[in-house]
Amino acid sequence: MEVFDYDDVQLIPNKCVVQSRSECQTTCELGGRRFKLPVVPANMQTVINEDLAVSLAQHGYFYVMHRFQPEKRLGFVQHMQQQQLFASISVGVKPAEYELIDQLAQQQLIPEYITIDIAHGYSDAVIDMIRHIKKKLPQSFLIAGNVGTPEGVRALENAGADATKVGIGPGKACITKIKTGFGTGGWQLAAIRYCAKAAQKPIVADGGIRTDGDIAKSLRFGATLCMIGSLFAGHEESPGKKVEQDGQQYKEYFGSASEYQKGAYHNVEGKKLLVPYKGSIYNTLQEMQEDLQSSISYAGGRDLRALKTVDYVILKNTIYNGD
Ligand SMILES: NC(=O)C1=CN([C@@H]2O[C@H](COP(=O)(O)OP(=O)(O)OC[C@H]3O[C@@H](n4cnc5c(N)ncnc54)[C@H](OP(=O)(O)O)[C@@H]3O)[C@@H](O)[C@H]2O)C=CC1
Ligand SMILES: Nc1nc2c(ncn2[C@@H]2O[C@H](COP(=O)(O)O)[C@@H](O)[C@H]2O)c(=O)[nH]1
Repeated sequence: MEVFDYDDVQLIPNKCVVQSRSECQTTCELGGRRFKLPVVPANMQTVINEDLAVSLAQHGYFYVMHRFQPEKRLGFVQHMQQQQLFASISVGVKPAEYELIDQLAQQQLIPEYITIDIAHGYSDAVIDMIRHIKKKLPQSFLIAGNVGTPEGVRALENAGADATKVGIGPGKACITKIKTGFGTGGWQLAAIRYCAKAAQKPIVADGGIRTDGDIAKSLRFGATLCMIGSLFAGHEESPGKKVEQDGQQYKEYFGSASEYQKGAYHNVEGKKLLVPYKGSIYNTLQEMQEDLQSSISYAGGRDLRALKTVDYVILKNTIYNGD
């Protein structure tokens, strides 16, 4: 298998078929809904909260609410659906999560999207939870992860997942690679390609996106959607704490497996960092849209499909295998 990451690859332009980049469509379909962009802010406590979830849904963007205030999820689904907005929640795999699914089913509160959010998703724990959700809430569109191999993708799809999330350790707040020696950190783009070849259903590329061009590259190598943390954590609407250092403004961004999230230093695989403050998230989303429209025009098309087949070169290889 060829290993490479986002920085190692450049896409090759085709003849342009539009008069203006504004003609290029960046919308993507997932679970029967169409969204403005193939990106979603990560389901992390410093990236998304209820207010931002409402606002993103109202503005036509996909969102996934985090699972770190577990007791609020039932009310959250109710709140979203009362406003005629889609509900998209995260769950884990512990016994209390089974109770939540049972309660939602009993009350006929059916989230339009559920994401199983676990570090090591190629596991019986996730397969059992997929089966439980599909039995109790069959109408919910179910994203399951995270995995990093084709075998993982197939196992979760075969259990009933409607999409799988790929990425073990490429995140900016991640220290999994250092702490465990495992993961797709450093070769996330190749892992997307490797997993997408095996997938029958959509793939979510999770972690490692550092520039808007990386979104186009993810789609080229088989992703339907990109989950992004650090690039979305620095906004006015982001829930992380705003801090000032040496006259510059920042926002706190911490890993979901960090001691800041867990409240204790056990099984820590995440860290805290500061990301530059960037104003409104909607300016960033607008810039992402414009950049992706440009990507589509370079691909020689009018919509995201054009990106899926463009040629590419591997410029260099940043993976030295320990040399
Ligand atoms: N994408 C990524 O690379 C990573 C993401 N994360 C994020 O951190 C958060 C916490 O994740 P997670 O710890 O899975 O969630 P939980 O703390 O909810 O743990 C879920 C269950 O899986 C078990 N578990 C966790 N890691 C492993 C493992 N490596 N092997 C076997 N069992 C395991 C836990 O038990 P026990 O704790 O007792 O082992 C627990 O029973 C999530 O939001 C996740 O997305 C974390 C690390 C990597
Ligand atoms: N290994 C860890 N990964 C984590 C942790 N918290 C979140 N994440 C993953 O990172 C992405 C976001 O990545 P980014 O590069 O866009 O910042 C997120 O969606 C999770 O999959 C963690 O504590 N450890």
